Amino acid sequence: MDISAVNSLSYEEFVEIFGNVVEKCPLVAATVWSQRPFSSISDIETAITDFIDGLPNAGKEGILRCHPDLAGWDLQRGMLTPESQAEQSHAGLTQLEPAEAAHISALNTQYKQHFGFPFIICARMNDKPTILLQLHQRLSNKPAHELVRAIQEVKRICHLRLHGLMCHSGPSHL
Ligand SMILES: NC(=O)NC1=NC(=O)NC1=O
Repeated sequence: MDISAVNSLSYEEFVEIFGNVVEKCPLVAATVWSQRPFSSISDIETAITDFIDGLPNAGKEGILRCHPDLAGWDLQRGMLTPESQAEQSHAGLTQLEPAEAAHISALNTQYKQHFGFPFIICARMNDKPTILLQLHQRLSNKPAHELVRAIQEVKRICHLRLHGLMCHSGPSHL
């Protein structure tokens, strides 16, 4: 799908295609549609990251809370979005030993109780060992710093999802 095709999308089509580049936050795509025409995929990405950066901390925390846990409830019950399923599978989180699953679940719970949002990391840029190490290490971050850190990961996930959409043929109707 080339950028001129993107610029001719209705907002319904744009949200249908780009609505999950930030997990379960179609508002982001619905908002940045107004900024078309885009000059490139990175122009879209900049519009998205500017929107996120412009949110108050409560809004940033809201974005984080829309993310499923890694190897959590949604994964166990097959409720993950296709994007999240693929990302978590890529990091080896869909084939955890029971003890590993229990360990990550306990850390996720501890993290959420401490920060009030879920632990987020770009699964495609990590694997099981690095994810666990990051989860351990980031638990001791100050809340303000961890909010910045988590949003950084959301942007990395968004970057890969955007490029995945633009580099592959994209939906058949475009
Ligand atoms: N809590 C999370 O980190 N979730 C996720 N990371 C990804 O890369 N995809 C997700 O859904």
